[in-house]
Amino acid sequence: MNEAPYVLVLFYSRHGSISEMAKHIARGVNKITGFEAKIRQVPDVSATTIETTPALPDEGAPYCTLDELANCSGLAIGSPSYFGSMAAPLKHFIDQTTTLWLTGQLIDKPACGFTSASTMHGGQEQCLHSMMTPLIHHGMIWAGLPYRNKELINTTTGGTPYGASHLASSTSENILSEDEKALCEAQGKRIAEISKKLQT
Ligand SMILES: Cc1cc2nc3c(=O)[nH]c(=O)nc-3n(C[C@H](O)[C@H](O)[C@H](O)COP(=O)(O)O)c2cc1C
Repeated sequence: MNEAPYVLVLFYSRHGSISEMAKHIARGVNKITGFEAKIRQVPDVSATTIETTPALPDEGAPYCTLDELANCSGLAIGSPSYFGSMAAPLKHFIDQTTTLWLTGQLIDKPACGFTSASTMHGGQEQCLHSMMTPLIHHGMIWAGLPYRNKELINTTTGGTPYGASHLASSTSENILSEDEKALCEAQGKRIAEISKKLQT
């Protein structure tokens, strides 16, 4: 039986804010009839050596397989901003996708990004760009957030035209602002809508 078309919501999150954003993005994806969100995370990496991880994480979404990436109709990819770039575990996962690149399995599929950082100008936009770069090498089509989403103009927290973002703080306990939630949902909805249009 063929699986229903899905948008892969793929992320790394150490303290939970990206994981929280992923849920709102998935909510947006699931609003588009005939499409569903598949939420997956990537495992952490060891600082000193190659370490094997259990097949299932202790908590949260299952770990993503390369097949799940290859078979998606669209991709939403999320990482905390670490020094203005994506976090190493996500980059490590992407660096294992050479077979998909060689066989062109992601060509012409839409992709978008989401990120979180703990300071207002702490590298959110750079981090989104860092995720966009390898996906463009894969032939994917980057879909940001258009300014018809009024929250982009009014937000005093996160939100960029390059992709959804969250302004985290040490006391926020991963609580997204209403603008951030709306933009995550809009991002998920848009990537599913574009995936659907590209399938017909
Ligand atoms: C190694 C490391 C580097 C970070 N670099 C930045 C940074 O450059 N700018 C910033 O604003 N926050 C930075 N942060 C904070 C995280 O981006 C922020 O706490 C984010 O919300 C974490 O996401 P998570 O809760 O999904 O793990 C850094 C955190 C770590 C652990």
